[in-house]
Amino acid sequence: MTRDDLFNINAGIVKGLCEAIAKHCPKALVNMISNPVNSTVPIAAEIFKKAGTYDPKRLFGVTTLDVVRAKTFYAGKAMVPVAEVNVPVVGGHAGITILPLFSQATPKANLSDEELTALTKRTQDGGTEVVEAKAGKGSATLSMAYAGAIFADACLKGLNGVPDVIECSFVQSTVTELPFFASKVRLGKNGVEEVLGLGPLSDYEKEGLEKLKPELLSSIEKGIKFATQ
Ligand SMILES: NC(=O)C1=CN([C@@H]2O[C@H](COP(=O)(O)OP(=O)(O)OC[C@H]3O[C@@H](n4cnc5c(N)ncnc54)[C@H](O)[C@@H]3O)[C@@H](O)[C@H]2O)C=CC1
Ligand SMILES: O=C([O-])CC(=O)C(=O)O
Repeated sequence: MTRDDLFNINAGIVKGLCEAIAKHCPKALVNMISNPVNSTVPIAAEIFKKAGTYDPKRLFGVTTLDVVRAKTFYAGKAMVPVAEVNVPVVGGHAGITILPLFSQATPKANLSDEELTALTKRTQDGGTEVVEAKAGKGSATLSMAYAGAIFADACLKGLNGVPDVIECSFVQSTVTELPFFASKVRLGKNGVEEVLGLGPLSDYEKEGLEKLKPELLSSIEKGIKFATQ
């Protein structure tokens, strides 16, 4: 089962939950974990728009697990402590739409193009690997909980005025021509303080960025269509 196969079940669940959020806690920061995130975030935006409560600063697709995976796999290859690693992951949260920017990874490591390609693929397929291994018994439950906790904690730090809280997230965006996109986001008292740009990309990452756009756009449009029809 892919994240997209989950659309038929989860789109309706997300719609119902978002209608309830709009009614009962319209000012909440919404951290959307339910898949396919590339579609469920646009669904949520449309439901909130219908209810007159949409605030793009308060709606987040949780892509932290992609960052956790990118950091873990990079640390293993670069032989550096994972706690010291930083890797931005941009795009979306499914397959090739997940684009880890290993060219910006710190600490720097001298990895070959083949190694970087393998790390990218491993990060993109990490979720599917777990779903297939669990064979119908769910997904990456514990690592998702870990990633969700990191992101929720970052949102709370932002709300509490801690400066320079930055996490990657799938949000309404003008970083590319797509209406939603994951990139680094500065979190603050109102949710999104600033959506940060992509920074310099390697040729491989530039290629990955162009390749992911049609798939990501189609998932976004599928969500919007579901919520507006
Ligand atoms: N954004 C991310 O990084 C990740 C997202 N996910 C997504 O998180 C979601 C949950 O994954 P798992 O915990 O592995 O699935 P699961 O199948 O183990 O748990 C789903 C839970 O939702 C409950 N549920 C079903 N219908 C409901 C409804 N109408 N209202 C409220 N609750 C309902 C079920 O009873 C069950 O306890 C999935 O959409 C999965 O694809 C999973 C891993 C990572
Ligand atoms: O692939 C899935 O359905 C679960 C998921 O999002 C992940 O583990 O990243």
